[in-house]
Amino acid sequence: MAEPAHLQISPSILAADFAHLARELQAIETADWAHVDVMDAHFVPNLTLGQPVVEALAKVSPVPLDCHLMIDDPDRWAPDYAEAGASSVTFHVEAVADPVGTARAIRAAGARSAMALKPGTPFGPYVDLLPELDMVLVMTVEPGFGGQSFMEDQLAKVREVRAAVRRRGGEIWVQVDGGVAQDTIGRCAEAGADVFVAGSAVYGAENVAAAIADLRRAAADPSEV
Ligand SMILES: O=C(CO)[C@H](O)[C@H](O)COP(=O)(O)O
Ligand SMILES: [Fe+2]
Repeated sequence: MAEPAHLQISPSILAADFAHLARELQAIETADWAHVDVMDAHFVPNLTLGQPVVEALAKVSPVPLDCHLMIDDPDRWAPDYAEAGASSVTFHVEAVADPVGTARAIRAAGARSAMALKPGTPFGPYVDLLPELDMVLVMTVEPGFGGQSFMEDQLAKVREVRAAVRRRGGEIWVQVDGGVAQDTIGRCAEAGADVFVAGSAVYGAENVAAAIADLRRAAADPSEV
């Protein structure tokens, strides 16, 4: 079984109450990150929020912001999200023109750089980008909406990314996003993921703090659930 160095929970505020985001961020103070889904109605058929909102959230969030950019032309916009206060900025490889330049610009702006892969995008062609990255996001649903079913077939890609990271050395996190919940998180951890995005499984729970603790437990010891 894969043994990632640390297991981190990044609740997605896509499933939070958008009318009370400051309060919703306080509710996840025991998490490691707050996952912020930025959608532009072009790269994905949904529209959420942009830099001004990220800047406002960064000022009140008790945990660092993990910005997942589902937008066209991340080359132009990604560094601005780091400057707005995001501690991690993820661009989609399907949308980026210059992944090396964009990853370097994110780092230069003070954030961790990450690359996301849609379910239909193979990892193989991008393995040489690893030295430019702090994290690889393997999408376990089609990006665009929360509340979708976990795509089991993406676990093979998680294993492939984890194996490549091991081979090359260096500390690069492997994130999964989409349908991650109590019944799926263990298999993600076993495959080698170490950062877990969960929207509905956290904000849909009656007790948000308990949901985060349960996810942490299930990720650390899949045999318990
Ligand atoms: O990037 C996303 C969708 O594109 C969201 O982060 C993701 O779907 C989280 O929601 P859930 O845990 O409810 O599936
Ligand atoms: Fe996301």
